[in-house]
Amino acid sequence: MSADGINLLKSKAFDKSKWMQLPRDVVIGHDVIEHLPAVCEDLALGRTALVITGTRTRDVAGDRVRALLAEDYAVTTVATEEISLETIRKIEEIGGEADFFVGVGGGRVIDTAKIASFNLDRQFISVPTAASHDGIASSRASVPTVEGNTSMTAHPPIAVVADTGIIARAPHRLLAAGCADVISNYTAILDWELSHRLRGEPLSEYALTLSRMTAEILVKDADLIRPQSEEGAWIVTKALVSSGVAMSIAGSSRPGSGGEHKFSHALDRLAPGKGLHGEKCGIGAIITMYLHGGDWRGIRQSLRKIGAPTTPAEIGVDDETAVEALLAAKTIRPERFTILDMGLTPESARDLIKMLYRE
Ligand SMILES: NC(=O)C1=CN([C@@H]2O[C@H](COP(=O)(O)OP(=O)(O)OC[C@H]3O[C@@H](n4cnc5c(N)ncnc54)[C@H](O)[C@@H]3O)[C@@H](O)[C@H]2O)C=CC1
Ligand SMILES: O=C(CO)COP(=O)(O)O
Ligand SMILES: [Zn+2]
Repeated sequence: MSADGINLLKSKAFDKSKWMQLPRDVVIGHDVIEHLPAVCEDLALGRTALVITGTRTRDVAGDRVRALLAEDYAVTTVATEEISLETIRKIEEIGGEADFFVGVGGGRVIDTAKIASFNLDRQFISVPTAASHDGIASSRASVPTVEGNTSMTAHPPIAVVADTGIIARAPHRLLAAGCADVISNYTAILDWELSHRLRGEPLSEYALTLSRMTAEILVKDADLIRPQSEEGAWIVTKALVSSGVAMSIAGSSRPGSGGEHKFSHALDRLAPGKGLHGEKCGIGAIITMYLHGGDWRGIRQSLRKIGAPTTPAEIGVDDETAVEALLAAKTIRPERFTILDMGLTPESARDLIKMLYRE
């Protein structure tokens, strides 16, 4: 090898290494829940399963999953609606003997299954009952702690089994929230680029481009995303998987979570139980797109088109609380630099919330 070649190999670029984990099987479509036993068989995960589901989603799909698996596996089911370090610890106790986990429900159930299985070094299968969040296939788990919402390192599901028949029958509000979570990729990326320019934070161009492209395709197909439409469920579910893969490539939630997510997490604390995760992120994205000098009306128009809320009032949050959340955003994960960490004042925060109601 030439001296130039050796120098090149010794250069910093070649010192880099990266470990990306991605799902192995992704099965999306009508009635695919019936294929779950075949997926488990294909992956040879063992004979004992712990099914984690929600108190509501148990009827929707949890019981069906249990029945399907019970033919060939020893199955234990646990139902939980909340996610906390305490719940995760309890699930780990219950699941200590299980060979693999199956999470059947919304984002909180899937994140609970994801982190508990990761802590126990077992595989898990993601069975979303709604296309409401992009954690369906991601390697991160979002867990509320006393310091605020924490994005924890976990692993991606070994398989995703997303039945578009089930997802299409879920309330449209959940689907619209999933769209808003993906639309907020636009601003998450702008924040990432800002942090790269201002703070030297490393960027992953592949993750960034995949994340933006996912939002663009979703917006292009917005007319097809209608209540109870299985085609709409299919489009959104694919986008959520793609967005989750972008996070796995980046090894962080950066491609899908910027200032708009910090605003959403601040609201989780200041107005608990009001609005869905994606709904809050969508509202936050209008604000941060405005601050970035981008097409905030375009973001708002896309959210309206798919039926997602665009003002705090629509999710039952009063404007003063929304102002407080904007100001508190910088206290959530301060290491994640975004446009909301740049010195917002109470006056400017008030103006930003007022702007949301402008025609
Ligand atoms: N790990 C990651 O990368 C990500 C994690 N998240 C997390 O996911 C959570 C948000 O997920 P969501 O699904 O919005 O919230 P969620 O899990 O609270 O679900 C919202 C509600 O929808 C109900 N639901 C689900 N499927 C249903 C169906 N088919 N029919 C009727 N009701 C149904 C649930 O029971 C729940 O009451 C947050 O904790 C957020 O931080 C969000 C994005 C990415
Ligand atoms: O919600 C997410 C991406 O949509 C995950 O982001 P967080 O890291 O903010 O929890
Ligand atoms: Zn999100």
